[in-house]
Amino acid sequence: MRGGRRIAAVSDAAFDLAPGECLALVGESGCGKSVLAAALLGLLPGNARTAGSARLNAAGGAAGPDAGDGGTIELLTASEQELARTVRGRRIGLVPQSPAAHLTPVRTVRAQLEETVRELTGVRRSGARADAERAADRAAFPLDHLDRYPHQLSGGLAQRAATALALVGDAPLLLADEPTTGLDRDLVERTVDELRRHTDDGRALLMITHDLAAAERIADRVAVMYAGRIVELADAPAFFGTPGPRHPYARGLLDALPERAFRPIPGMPPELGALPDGCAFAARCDRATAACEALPVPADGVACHHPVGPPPAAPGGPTPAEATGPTGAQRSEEDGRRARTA
Ligand SMILES: Nc1ncnc2c1ncn2[C@@H]1O[C@H](COP(=O)(O)OP(=O)(O)OP(=O)(O)O)[C@@H](O)[C@H]1O
Ligand code: NI
Repeated sequence: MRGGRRIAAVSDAAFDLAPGECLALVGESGCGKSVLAAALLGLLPGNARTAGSARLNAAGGAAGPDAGDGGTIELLTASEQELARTVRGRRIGLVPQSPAAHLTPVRTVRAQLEETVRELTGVRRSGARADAERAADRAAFPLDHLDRYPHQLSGGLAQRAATALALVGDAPLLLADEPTTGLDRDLVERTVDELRRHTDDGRALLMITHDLAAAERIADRVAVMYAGRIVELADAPAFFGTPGPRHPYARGLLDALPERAFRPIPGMPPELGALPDGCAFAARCDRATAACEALPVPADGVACHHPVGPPPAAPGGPTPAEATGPTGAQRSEEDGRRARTA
C-alpha cells in the first residue's frame, strides 16, 4: 500500500485437497478468497508477497498428457516459466472471477476454445473443433453463440465461456472462482453438477463461492474465510446439516440465508488495514468474551474461543462427548443457548 504499509490479505491459510474431492471456500466479499486462489497460480500483482508452502502433487491424480513429470511442485516458489508452461491450464485450471476480463476481446469464443484445445491437448483441426464444442456444451454455452466476440455476450454467457475454457485441459486441480455468478438457478445447478463431474477420475476442485446452496450441492468439505483467515474447515454434511457449523460466523452465514432464519449478521467485516489483534469476528459475535482479545488458534477445524458444540468425532473413534466429556461451563453455555433459541 502507499507509504510502504503492508496488508495481510490472507493469513495462516492451511488446508489440503485430495484427488476426487471438492472443497468449497466461502465467505463474505473481500475476505481473501480470490487472493488465495491467485497466490496458488502465481497470479498476484507484482508488489504482493507470499510466504509458506503450497504443494501440488500429481501422484494419484488424473494427469493430462502435458502434466510435466508428474512430481510435486512448490507453487509459491515456482518460476514464472514453470507456472506458465506446466501449471496454469495443465495442472491447475482456473475459472476466473471476472471472465469478461480474461477472455480475449478480439477473438470469438470458438477461436479461443479451439486454440486452448490445440495448446493443452495437442489435438488438431477437426478434432479441436469437436472438442471445443464439447467443452462449450459441458459448460452450457450455446453452440450457436460460439462465433460471437466476448463483448457480444451477456455476463452469464461470458461466465459459461470461461468455464468451458477451464474445462478443456481436464486439469488435476480446478480452481473455480465464483463460477455461477450471474446464472439463473437451473443453470447454477447444471454448472455445479458439471464441475462436480470434473472430480470423477480423481480430479480435485476448489470452488470459491458466495452461493451456499451451490456449495452444499457440490462440496465434500467447506472452508469458511473471515477477514483473511480460514475460521472453519468442516465436512459438508455436518456443516450444512447436523450438527451444523461450529464457528459463530459460519453459523451466522447459514442463518442469513432466506431459506433458513433470514437473519443477517449485524455489522460489517473489519478493514484489512485495521484488524484487531484478537479474533476479527469478536465485534460482531454474540458469544465473544474477554478471551477473544487473543487470536484464536485453529483446533479441530475451528478457530474460535467459543465454538458451538463439541469437536467432530474421529471416524470409528469414540464420540467427542465420550472422549472429552463436556465441561460444566460448556454444558450450561449450551443449555443457555438452547433456551435463548427456544
Ligand atoms: N491488487 C490488490 N491490491 C491491494 N489490495 C487488494 C488487491 N487485490 C485484492 N486486494 C484486497 O484484498 C482483500 C481480499 O480480496 P479478494 O478479492 O481476495 O476478496 P474475495 O473474498 O475474493 O471477495 P469477493 O467475494 O468480492 O470476490 C480485499 O480487501 C481487497 O481489497
Ligand atoms: Ni473474489
